Amino acid sequence: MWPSARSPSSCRSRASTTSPSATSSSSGSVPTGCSPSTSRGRSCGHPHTISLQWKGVDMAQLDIVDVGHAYAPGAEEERWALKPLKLTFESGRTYALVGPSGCGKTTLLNILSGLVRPSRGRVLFDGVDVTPLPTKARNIAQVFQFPVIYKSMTVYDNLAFPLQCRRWDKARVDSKVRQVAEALDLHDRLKQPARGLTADDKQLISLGRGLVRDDVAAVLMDEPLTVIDPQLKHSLRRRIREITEQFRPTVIYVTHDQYEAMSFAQELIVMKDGRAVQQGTPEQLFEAPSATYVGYFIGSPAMNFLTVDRGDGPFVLGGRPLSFAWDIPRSTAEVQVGVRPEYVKIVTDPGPNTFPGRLRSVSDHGAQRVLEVEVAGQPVKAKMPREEGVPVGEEVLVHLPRAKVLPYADGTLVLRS
Ligand SMILES: Nc1ncnc2c1ncn2[C@@H]1O[C@H](COP(=O)(O)OP(=O)(O)OP(=O)(O)O)[C@@H](O)[C@H]1O
Repeated sequence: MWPSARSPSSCRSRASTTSPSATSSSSGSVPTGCSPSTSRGRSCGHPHTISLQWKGVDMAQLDIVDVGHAYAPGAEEERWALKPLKLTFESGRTYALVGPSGCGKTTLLNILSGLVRPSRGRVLFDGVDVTPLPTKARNIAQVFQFPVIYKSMTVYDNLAFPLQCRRWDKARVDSKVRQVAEALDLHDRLKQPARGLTADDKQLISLGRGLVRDDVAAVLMDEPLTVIDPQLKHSLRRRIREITEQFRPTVIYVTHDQYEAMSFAQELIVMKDGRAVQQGTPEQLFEAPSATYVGYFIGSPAMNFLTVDRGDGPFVLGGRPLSFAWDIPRSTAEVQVGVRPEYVKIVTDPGPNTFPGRLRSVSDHGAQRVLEVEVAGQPVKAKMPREEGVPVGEEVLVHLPRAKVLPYADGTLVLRS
């Protein structure tokens, strides 16, 4: 049963009504793990024993070690939804799992939460192996795509409920609820019944309930802004960011939206076909994508990749030399240079790494313009401030700054020698 269907009569009944196992995997409830009352020996209604509790009481480091998953038993590894991988989520940091639909983001999140038992590998919370533990025993908070709240309760009671279940004293509950409500801009609606709120505000409450507890191992969020009005997404992203900076939970956030991920998380993990292609800060992913895939996925417009030739001397683009010396094996089938549109310059004077091009289109991006130029038969985009104006005529010179051009051998970044 959905928790919004009725008010829970007690913390215990809530625990049973919000069981994730009773719901579909990614559209559901707010399972928050067993309360501390369980570890004190009181029944929480769950089938596992006290020795099967993860007893951490603070944000934890989460490690996945050689974890892989196949939904179809016996499938060859290449077809697994998640190929075996190793990742560390440090305590108190915010991470975003990003990638296109079907790349394995939710599978990985569900393995961390315990909704999916991996076919292989171990999940560690602060070094403790929690792989066999069900969701309820992992002491995590989850926020899903759709808001899950107790409609008949006030906003205040919805936020307070996870804390009351953990037998926090009244003054401590009150202080934490007001702190979280303030951060989420819900403070003037605390007395309102949740029933009449908009979907956005309901999702704010879901987020607040995920963030209100500071005794969880981690907060896991699966596309929490899906139902939010596009106009409000920006401010909500900012608020989530502010609140995570304030309370410093370990957050793992799933999204297919690179902009959402870049503006929210301290680190991103870019996924493709069940693999983590690159993990890094937004800056690292922007400045040095480890693969052309990441360069295409992160950034707007995507990174430019130009195929270059090599003779006996330097690499050439359209017959003109590039002033780079890269140690790239001869066996490489395709060598490309990657450069962000933000770093491509339209210049008036010829010089090193400057190539003749033909202006194909100009598009407006608010305060910036994107010029598409054809260089040696390949498209190159240049993103520039509006005030720089547009070149007159079709013939232009395109400069690729040495420090910003990266070499890729068969799709993978080659580190400079
Ligand atoms: N319960 C399931 N049974 C069988 N296959 C599944 C199941 N859940 C996911 N898959 C498959 O596993 C792969 C990874 O799916 P997953 O939902 O983890 O990807 P995702 O990146 O989260 O995608 P989306 O953004 O669309 O949710 C996909 O090929 C998907 O079809």
